[in-house]
Amino acid sequence: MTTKPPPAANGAAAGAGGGNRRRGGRWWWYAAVGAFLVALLAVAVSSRSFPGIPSFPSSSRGGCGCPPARKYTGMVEDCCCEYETVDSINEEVLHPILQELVKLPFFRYFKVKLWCDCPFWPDDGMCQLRDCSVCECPENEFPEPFKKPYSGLSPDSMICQEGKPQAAVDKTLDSKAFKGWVETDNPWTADDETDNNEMTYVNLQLNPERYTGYTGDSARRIWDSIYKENCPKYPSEEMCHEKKALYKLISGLHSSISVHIAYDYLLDKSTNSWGHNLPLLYDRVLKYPERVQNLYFTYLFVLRAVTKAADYLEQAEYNTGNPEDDLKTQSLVKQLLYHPKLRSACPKPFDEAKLWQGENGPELRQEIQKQFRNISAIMDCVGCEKCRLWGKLQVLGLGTALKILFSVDGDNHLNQPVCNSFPVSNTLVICLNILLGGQLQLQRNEVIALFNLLNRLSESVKFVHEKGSSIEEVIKEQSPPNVKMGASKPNLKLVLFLLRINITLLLFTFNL
Ligand SMILES: Cc1cc2nc3c(=O)[nH]c(=O)nc-3n(C[C@H](O)[C@H](O)[C@H](O)COP(=O)(O)OP(=O)(O)OC[C@H]3O[C@@H](n4cnc5c(N)ncnc54)[C@H](O)[C@@H]3O)c2cc1C
Repeated sequence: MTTKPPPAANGAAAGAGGGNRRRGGRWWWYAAVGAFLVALLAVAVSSRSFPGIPSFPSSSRGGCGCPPARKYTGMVEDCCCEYETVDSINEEVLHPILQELVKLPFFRYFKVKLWCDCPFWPDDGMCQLRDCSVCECPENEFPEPFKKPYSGLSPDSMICQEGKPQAAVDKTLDSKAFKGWVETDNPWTADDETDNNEMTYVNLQLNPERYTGYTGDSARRIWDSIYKENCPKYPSEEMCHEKKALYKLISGLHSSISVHIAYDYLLDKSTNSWGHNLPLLYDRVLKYPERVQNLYFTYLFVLRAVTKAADYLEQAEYNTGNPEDDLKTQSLVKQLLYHPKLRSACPKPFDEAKLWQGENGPELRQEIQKQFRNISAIMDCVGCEKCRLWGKLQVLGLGTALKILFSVDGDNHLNQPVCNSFPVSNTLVICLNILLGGQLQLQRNEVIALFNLLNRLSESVKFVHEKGSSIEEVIKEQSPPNVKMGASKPNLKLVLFLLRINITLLLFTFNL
């Protein structure tokens, strides 16, 4: 007689035998699923790819998987200087000197025509803050020498001698680069700077570039018109260097304006408290590496113009009627121009000789010059006074840099066809340059704009460098209503969820 094992024992035996086999199978299954989830977890943790935040190339990651301390390395595109060098010369040399320089009377007062009708469309500007109006200087405030007519050559006394033997350049005539401030038009800009009647002086220190509340359709229309009609974003590598350079200059300036809005922002209207708006900095600039790159490009371009004009700027008269201030200005300008660190670390920040080399160089230059003049004219359409002031100043600064790099020195840019094709006033500038030995002639206001622009760019580079290298901190400081950072939460949730499943599986597998 065979006795059946009791069901319980049978069950137990079966449980012991078959169960062992089944648990063995499950063990492998759990292990496989566990390994898969661990791998997923590792990927999730290591990438932490928050949408919208540029991920760092693996080669530049720190060994611990932390974000690298620096995001931008190597040569600034189309320039001759590295990001690290730019940051160090900016912080050690340029930024401190420029900060002092722009506070001195010579660089503090800017002549500007603020009341111009927009030549392109009816003025529809709206500013949200009262703060966006500009305080003009009373007559007795700005320097006395600024009120007098220039001592330099008047353009009216110059007759274009082009095509005649006497137009030949004699560089031995006068080795002095600076011959007094002149009143000549800039071929790159639209404003007639010689029209003193409509000009007013503004104390830039009293009108800082910062958040004004100027936004919406009016602001958008200006930027759209600039980008779409006058300096389209280069669609591919096929675009020529020159057009690409124009786009980058404007984009770099746009980045700098956004950085200043973020740097000095009205955080709380009710208490009138101002401070940094890091989410805005991230959203408008840091999030787009190209915008940061263009900022560095514009900075180096303007720096190159300043150093190229070193002889002229060194000899220029920084006369405001206060000898102490004027000596200080002269000395700081020299320190900036000939600082050994700048000269050795970044001797030629940008190589302008590479441009206009093709056979259609002169035509291309005319086309780009016309586009830039248009951009300069669009500044009259900026519907907020303070933004218009800084827009005009910075575009004049860029126009001055373009004039220094491309309109003088005779290095293949002063050829006759170009001279002939300019409008009368611009022909005069070119001819003036030829008569003056191909030497540079600048207006006082152009030099003021040039240095103030360089200072603005230098401030932007510094702020971006400080905040860009601690991008994690920026992300943490972002407040949810302002920035679409919700994407980071699901990611963290996913990590926690996977972790919980893994732990449960392990506990279950080992019967703990
Ligand atoms: C000349 C000028 C000066 C201004 N000055 C001030 C000021 O001092 N204070 C102030 O509060 N506001 C100022 N504004 C307004 C300010 O620039 C913005 O237009 C406004 O804050 C609205 O910003 P936004 O987010 O709509 O984008 P915007 O900055 O208006 O940008 C419009 C579009 O341009 C593109 N874009 C943005 N940045 C770049 C870039 N760096 N390179 C390429 N493309 C880009 C993007 O597609 C973006 O959507 C100024 C505007 C102009 C035209």
